[in-house]
Amino acid sequence: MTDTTISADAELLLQTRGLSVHYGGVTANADIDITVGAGEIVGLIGPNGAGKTTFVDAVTGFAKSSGEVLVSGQRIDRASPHRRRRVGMARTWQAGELFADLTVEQNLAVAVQRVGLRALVTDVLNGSRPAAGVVEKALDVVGLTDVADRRPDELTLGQQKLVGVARALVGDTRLVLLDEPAAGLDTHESLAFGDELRRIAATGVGILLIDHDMSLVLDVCDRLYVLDFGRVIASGTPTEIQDDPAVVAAYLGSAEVEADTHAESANEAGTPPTTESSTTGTDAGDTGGESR
Ligand SMILES: Nc1ncnc2c1ncn2[C@@H]1O[C@H](COP(=O)(O)OP(=O)(O)OP(=O)(O)O)[C@@H](O)[C@H]1O
Repeated sequence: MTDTTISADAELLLQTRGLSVHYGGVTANADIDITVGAGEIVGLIGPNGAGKTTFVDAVTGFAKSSGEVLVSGQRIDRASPHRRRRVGMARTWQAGELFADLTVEQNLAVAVQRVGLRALVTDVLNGSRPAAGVVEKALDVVGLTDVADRRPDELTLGQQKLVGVARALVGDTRLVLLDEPAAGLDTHESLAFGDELRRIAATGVGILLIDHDMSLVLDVCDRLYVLDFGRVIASGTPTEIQDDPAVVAAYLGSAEVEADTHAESANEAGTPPTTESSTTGTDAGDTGGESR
């Protein structure tokens, strides 16, 4: 496996060491070591059920875990989800619906309140970061200032997805964990969404990106980790990942085994092997769920 580390000059925002999660007899995460640096987009991919959402749950305090979670060098693995939010880490949820009756701005304001009224009051009393500016700043980062007073149904799907990201960015978020933020976007929208993620990362925010859209993930990520059955089976740059036999095997799963079996029996019978297994690692994400 490639030794995947952030570039030497990037500030380390997230580090997990031996992170494990067990649900009864199921090992959903096993000894996961992952890093995300400031300004980086790091992908976390794997077939359905590989443990991606569990990892985000564990890092953000929504799943009981063992091992270490450090944000900006600070151990947070025993802290409540609320306290973890206060160290500048936020997440999105797979079903991240917006409030339909609220404007974009109001959707973000609700998220500010979730960060904690006490925190906001403290900030105001300290004369730092006025609460009113927090929403505007998040809207600006994702390029949605012009639609701040619109309701979600007046936005494109891509813009709605960005509101979900902006909600996670309100406050002093430096590290954001995005769980399938581009689900449902078509190729064109997904490309534009990827451009926005790059813009967000360029502000110094570290992004952990989970998505089944392989073209988005391979295009936008600096580095990737691949999970299978709760373990990291590969890590590296998008190019390295695509060429990794373990990754191709994990995604193709039984389909590849079946194809190999066909080839072997065809050879034994003295006939040429079939060419059914021509799927590449690049588009294997679409088939990941079916191989289980
Ligand atoms: N709350 C839970 N209780 C019991 N088992 C769980 C729970 N959450 C997840 N699991 C199991 O843990 C494993 C990892 O699931 P997880 O949802 O993290 O995978 P995933 O990679 O995010 O999948 P997907 O791509 O389908 O979202 C699966 O076997 C799943 O059934």
